[in-house]
Amino acid sequence: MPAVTEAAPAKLNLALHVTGRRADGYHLLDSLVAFAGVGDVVTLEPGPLSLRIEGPFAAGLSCDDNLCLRAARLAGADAAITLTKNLPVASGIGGGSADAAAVLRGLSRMGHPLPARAERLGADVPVCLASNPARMQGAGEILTPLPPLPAIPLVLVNPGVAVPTPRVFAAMDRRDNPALPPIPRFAGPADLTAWLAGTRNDLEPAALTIAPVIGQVLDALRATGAAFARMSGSGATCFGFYDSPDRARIAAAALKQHGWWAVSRELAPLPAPR
Ligand SMILES: C[C@](O)(CO)[C@H](O)COP(=O)(O)OP(=O)(O)OC[C@H]1O[C@@H](n2ccc(N)nc2=O)[C@H](O)[C@@H]1O
Ligand SMILES: Nc1ncnc2c1ncn2[C@@H]1O[C@H](COP(=O)(O)OP(=O)(O)OP(=O)(O)O)[C@@H](O)[C@H]1O
Repeated sequence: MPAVTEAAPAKLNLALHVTGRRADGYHLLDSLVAFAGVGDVVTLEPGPLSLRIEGPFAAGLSCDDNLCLRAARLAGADAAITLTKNLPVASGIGGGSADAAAVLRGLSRMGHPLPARAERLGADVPVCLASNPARMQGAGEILTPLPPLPAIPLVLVNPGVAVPTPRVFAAMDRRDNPALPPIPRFAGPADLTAWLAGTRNDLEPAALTIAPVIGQVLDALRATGAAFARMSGSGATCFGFYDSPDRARIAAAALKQHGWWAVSRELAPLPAPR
């Protein structure tokens, strides 16, 4: 059987409202989730279970207890896995969840059924399995697929500070915030931006107390002409929308001058490459 390659695109919480807390401590979310045309890549080959990690962010990760191996174990399958780690680790764009979901998709192409309760690997794994725009509720397991979003030029920026998700949830002041307003069908970028202006990322204030540099990243995105800027997930990665791909490219180059990771891409790209 030939090797199977799966893209693991970065997840973006365009809006993320925290609406309550379950008895087990997990938070209730209401989030508009989208995916960007940048991500990790997972390759699976037949063989005993193993993991090799390469790519620009490989050094930040251990092969022990990696989500790729946990995903294969949950599926009860063996494979020689290679992970190309292009996304910063612990950065709010779902890297580990996207990798786990990519392993599960790859294994299913190799004949191993998707396991039940993939959310046990991480709250973001269910939404990353489809890697399509969705409204995400519950603790992450209730998904409503959405039509494609407008293809907006965007920049992702990460200042190189790992922000552990549990610390951000623990630092929140208010956990009973209002749900998202109804999600309309967005005719174009201006519609989506206007709708987002009436929403929030409820984790942003808490993440700012842990990593104040996030405030500098948001200011810098706006200073480079972003029409809209927000943090994704529990941070520290932030995204900005731009009027044209050229403006996004120029902004990404300027943001890299701070020593930050920055890429210009499009929201809602064509289906993830294989
Ligand atoms: C913040 C988000 O990225 C938004 O998409 C996700 O909710 C987090 O997804 P994730 O990193 O896959 O999360 P997990 O690995 O399942 O959980 C990490 C930690 O985040 C907290 N957590 C996560 C999800 C959730 N709905 N409520 C929580 O309180 C818990 O402390 C948990 O121990
Ligand atoms: N393949 C993986 N990629 C990234 N992190 C992994 C992986 N496997 C295990 N981890 C661990 O999971 C932790 C969370 O990493 P991840 O990059 O998924 O966070 P995140 O981007 O904040 O995700 P989210 O947006 O889902 O909260 C890291 O601290 C890391 O040690």
